[in-house]
Parts: sequence; C-alpha cells; structure tokens
Amino acid sequence: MKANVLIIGLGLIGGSLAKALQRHDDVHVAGYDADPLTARKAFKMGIINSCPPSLEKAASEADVIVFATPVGATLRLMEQSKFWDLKKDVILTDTGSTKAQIMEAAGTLNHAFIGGHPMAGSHKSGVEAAKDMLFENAFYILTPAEGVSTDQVAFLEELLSVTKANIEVLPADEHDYMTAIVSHFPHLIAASLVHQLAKEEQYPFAKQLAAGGFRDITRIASSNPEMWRDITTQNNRMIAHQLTNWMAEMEGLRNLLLDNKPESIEQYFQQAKTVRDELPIAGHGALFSVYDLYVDIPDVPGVISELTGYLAEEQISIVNLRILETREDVFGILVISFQTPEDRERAKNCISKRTAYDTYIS
Ligand SMILES: NC(=O)c1ccc[n+]([C@@H]2O[C@H](COP(=O)([O-])OP(=O)(O)OC[C@H]3O[C@@H](n4cnc5c(N)ncnc54)[C@H](O)[C@@H]3O)[C@@H](O)[C@H]2O)c1
Ligand SMILES: O=C(O)C(=O)C[C@]1(C(=O)O)C=C[C@@H](O)C=C1
Repeated sequence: MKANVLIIGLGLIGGSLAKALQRHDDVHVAGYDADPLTARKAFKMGIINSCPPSLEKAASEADVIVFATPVGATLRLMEQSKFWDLKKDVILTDTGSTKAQIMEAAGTLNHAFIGGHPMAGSHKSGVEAAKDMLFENAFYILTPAEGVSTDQVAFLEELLSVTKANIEVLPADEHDYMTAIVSHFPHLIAASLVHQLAKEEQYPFAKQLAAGGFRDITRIASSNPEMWRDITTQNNRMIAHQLTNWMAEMEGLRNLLLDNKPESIEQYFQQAKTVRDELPIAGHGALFSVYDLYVDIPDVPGVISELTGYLAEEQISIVNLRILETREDVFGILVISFQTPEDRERAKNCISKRTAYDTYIS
C-alpha cells in the first residue's frame, strides 16, 4: 500500500508503531515530537523516514495522522488540527488509552477520525524503549467516529496489519469500561500499594524486603505519571466505579480475615487462582486469546526442545508453552499455545506425523 503517515509523539507507542510501519514497502513515515531532540533521535535510529520541522506542513501532506501523545495532549492537538490545511480524505487516528473523551472531540472535527488503542505497552516510556514487535498478538482496538466509511476503516486496518496485532472494533464507552477493569484501576492499586510501603515508619527495613511479589504487582507504578494523570482524569467515572466495587470486595476480605477460617481463606485464594489461570494468555495485551494444543509427553529430558524444533522446522510460531502440574481432567501435560486455529491444526499434524505423542484439543 502507498501512504504518507505522520506520527505525532515519538515515545514508546509512537516509536513502536513507526518501527512496525517500516515493514510496508511504500509507506513514508514522518515523525513529529514536541521535543525536537526526540524526533532527531527517532530519525537517526531509522524509526522514521523524515522529521519535518513544521507540524502544520507535515500534517497537510499526510494521508494518515496518528496522535501518539498523552491523551490530554491529544485532545489539544485535535482541537489545533481544525486549523490545519489537511487533505480532504485524510484519516486521523490516535493510540490513547482512553476513548470516550477522544471520540467526543472527534465528533467536532471535519475529517475522518478512527480512535485507536493498542492494548500493549510497558512501564517504560520514550523512543529508546520502542520495539517493532510491541503490538504483535495484542488486541488493537479501533473506535470509528460516526460517518467514517468501512473503506476508511479497512484502509487503516491494512496499514496497521504490519503490527501483527488483532484488530477489533468496539464502542468507545465499552472500551473505557473494560480498560478501567483490566488496566486503569489496577494502575491505581499498584500506586497505592507503593504509597502504603512509603508510609511505613515503624520498620523502614520493609522496603529492603520488597521482593518478587511486591515488585511484580507494583511494576506498573513506575510508568509515566503524566500519561497516567491524563488517563485517570479522562476515565475517572469508570475508574471510580471499579473503586466502589473494590471497596466492597475489601470489606468482604476484612470479614474473612477477622473470621480467620482457614477453609474460607483457602477457598478465596483458590477461586482467584482458577480465574487467573484461565485468563487468555497475556502475551502482550490483557484481552488476547490463543489456541491451545495439549501434548501428552513422557517425563524425559529434551522432549520440549524436540517438539519445538519440529514446529520451528515447519515454520509454525508458538505464542506460549506451559506444563500442567496435574493430569486430572486433561489428557496432555504440555500445553502449546498458537495465535490461530490454523497454526494449531498444522502443529497437531506435525507432532502426530513426527512423534508418537498423543495430541488433544480441549
Ligand atoms: N505506555 C503504554 O503502555 C501505552 C500502551 C498503549 C497506549 N498508550 C497510549 O499511547 C500514548 C503515548 O504513550 P507513550 O507510552 O508512547 O508515551 P511516551 O511518554 O513514551 O511518549 C509520548 C511522546 O509524546 C510527546 N509529546 C507530548 N506532548 C506532545 C505534543 N503536544 N506534541 C507532540 N509531541 C508530544 C512526548 O515528547 C513523548 O515523546 C498515550 O496516549 C498512552 O495513553 C500507552
Ligand atoms: O504492561 C504495562 O506496563 C502496561 O501498563 C500496559 C498497558 C496495560 O495496562 O496493560 C498500559 C496502558 C495501556 O493503555 C495499555 C497497556
């Protein structure tokens, strides 16, 4: 496909998208950042093909404009874009973690706007953290504004296909409700746990003891505060709704603690483990589904590398591997996950052809 793309904001997400777009033969990626040093760095790193000094001029030459800025800045840029001399059929899109306010603003624009949100990221920010494979296998949500044609959505989908993300169209309010559950509210919990540790005065040594568990659950508290300020203020109602649910959950948990019945406490953890273990594999995004193949393998060294070697020879990509600790109710012990049902079918045939191991689809 042929297109001039302008990415505004060349941090983790804009930089990663620019890198992925380099996979197209005929797509020119221009990059702009409020920080000129970032734009020059992105150009030197080969992430973008040009770094025009004038935002307005670059915008007027673009077929697609991507706002990859914190969502507060995106709203301001969308407002400014009303004064840009844009091509009539330009497509505007964004990468923001919130969608409702962005789509409300999109309704005031005179050009096609398709909201976007790749459900993948990191606590790291900046162009140095950009990765061309960041969005692979993650969901990439699109929220087309009213009046946007299916051809325009299809064009954007084709442009984004090189990210290898799973593109899904969703209404903005549903997007914001669900991301409040799986992304925005958990961010507040992570930050609050860190605050609770910071306030500990009786035993300051507790900070030194913070090991795997605390670090795992609070990793995201190290993210860019400006980005999370904007996400939180734009989606505050949905997040507050989750907080209300959480407080009720905590009240129940307090009663569980005060009752101190071992069976009830174990059951609470068991139920959480069951739900957590059954979540679609979180390859990159939280809303990501995979296709599992169960393989009954003997307990001898080298079996896993043998199997993955056969799959590699037949160019079948694996998304995840795990070993089940129980054989109850499942036939296999090694679970290999694939991105598509077709890959799983090819893998099943490959393993059946080249080994004596039984394979099952649950
Ligand atoms: N970080 C994540 O995990 C993640 C995941 C998915 C989506 N998002 C969303 O993508 C967007 C970008 O996030 P990021 O992680 O890349 O942030 P980032 O901090 O890594 O990069 C943002 C970039 O935008 C630039 N910028 C800020 N205001 C600007 C302006 N007015 N004009 C031009 N450039 C400006 C900054 O200089 C910076 O280079 C945000 O809206 C965020 O909500 C983030
Ligand atoms: O992995 C992380 O560090 C993230 O916080 C990524 C994460 C998320 O909450 O899952 C953060 C914000 C996004 O909009 C999408 C993805």
